[in-house]
Order: sequence, then structure tokens, then C-alpha cells
Amino acid sequence: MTKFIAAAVQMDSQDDKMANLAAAERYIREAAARGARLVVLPESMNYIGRDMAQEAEAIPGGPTFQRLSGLARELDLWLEAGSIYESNPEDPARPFNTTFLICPDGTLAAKYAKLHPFDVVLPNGVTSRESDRVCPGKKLTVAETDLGKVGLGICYDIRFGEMFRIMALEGAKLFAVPANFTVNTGKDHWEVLLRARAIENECYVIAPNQMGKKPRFTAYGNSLMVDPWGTVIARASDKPGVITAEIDLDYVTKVRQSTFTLDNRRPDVYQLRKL
Ligand SMILES: NC(=O)CCC(=O)C(=O)O
Repeated sequence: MTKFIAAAVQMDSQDDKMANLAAAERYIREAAARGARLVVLPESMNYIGRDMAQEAEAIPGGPTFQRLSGLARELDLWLEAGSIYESNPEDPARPFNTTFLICPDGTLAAKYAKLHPFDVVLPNGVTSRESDRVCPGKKLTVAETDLGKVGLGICYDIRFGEMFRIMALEGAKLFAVPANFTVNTGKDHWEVLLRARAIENECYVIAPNQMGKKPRFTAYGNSLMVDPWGTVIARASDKPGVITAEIDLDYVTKVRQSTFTLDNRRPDVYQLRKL
């Protein structure tokens, strides 16, 4: 399928998992009613609080996976489930922050654990040490779907251009980047980073963000969908909700055949290495 509708869901998730899942279900149903074949949820969609380890679940198999899998099957769509905390048997106190893609038949297509924990000291004095509470993943993930190859990243990952370039070289034409991006950084960096990743890799970017006050910072909202030319094709308001836009994979080819940023690289002079 070269043309389809995709949706990004902006949420204000808090520490009530049942309420977050009920909200996600409402938005997924709304996206399906608006014709979406692919729905992308934000980072930490089912829980934002201080007990990450306690709230961690198995993927697949856990209750959040089961509920979302049932919805993907019922609504016959691809569901990129934002991220949840995934149980980590080797270090139970530090779960993974994992995003996962569910096929329309309800099975798991792919999962990806955030590679880059949000370990920063922000200009407003806020310090984040996600790696104290979350175990970083160890591999990149490009999911095969009947909508094309989808490269997966989570929030702070968007700052690491190498990762997205490698996924583009592996065939991704679309990146799904669920986020819980801060207001403090987001006002200057969010849109610029998303558009840069889209332009330099000539890919669509679907980036649903959290909004509202969280325990450690306020989330920026402004969920975006960007096309391979870098044009913003959908932007959320300052409320939770669904944005949709048409994805046209032929347009990816058209842009790639105009600016040639993937073809005109100079691997004889510099190279990206995946270890
Ligand atoms: N949840 C995150 O990874 C936050 C990333 C963020 O806000 C940033 O500025 O980067």
C-alpha cells in the first residue's frame, strides 16, 4: 500500500494505568473512524509516575499488550503502541522503556527498547537521570509492514541522527517516534529535530508527544507529523487528541530522486558503523 492515513495520538498520561488505557482506546477508535491504517501512541502511554519497575509488563503477553492487541485486531489496523515499561528479568529494578508495533491480526510485529536514556542537566535546573530507573536497549529496530519499513525511536533518541540514518539506509521510509518531550527543551528543539531527521533521511516522521504536568517536568505537546521534504503535515493543538495525515510512499521516492541525500553520501571518505 503506497498511500494510507496515519494518526498520532497526543496524551496527558498520569499514574492511573486504567484511565490512561481507557483514554488511549478512545483515541485509537477515533483514529480508526477517521480512516487510519497506522496509529502511533506517545512514550509512556500507559503510566507516568515514579513506580516504573512495579508497573513493568511483559511484551507480548502483559495486560497492556493484550488490550492493545485486541483493539488492533478488532479495528484491523497497525498499532504502534507508544512505549510502556517492559519487565527486565536480569535487572528487575530497571525495566526497559519499550515501544512495540502490533499487526492488524493482533500479533507483535516488532519491539524496540529506547537506546538513549534521557540523562541531562537542563538550562532550567531540571536534572533527568532516566538510566537510574530504566535499562537502555541494545539494538536498532526497523519493522517490516505491508505499509513499508518503519524505523522505531523514542523521544531523546531523536537527537542521535546516526541512528535514524542507519534505519533509513536499512530501508525505512517512515519513522515512528513516540515522545514525552519537555517544554523546556521542546520549545527550541522539538520541531527542528523532527524536521531535520525527516529532511536528511527523506522520510516521514510521526511523533506523538505527551502534554501536561508530569512528576519530573511538563511535557510539550505539539505532536507532529512531517513529510520527507520537512513540511509539517499535521500538528496537535494544546489538548490531548488525534491528528491524522496522508502518508504517500511514492512521495518519499520522489523526494529521494530530487535531493539524493542517501545516494550522494561519501562512504569512501566517512562511514557509519553499526556494531
Ligand atoms: N523522555 C525523553 O526522552 C525526553 C527527551 C527530551 O525532552 C529532550 O529534550 O530530548
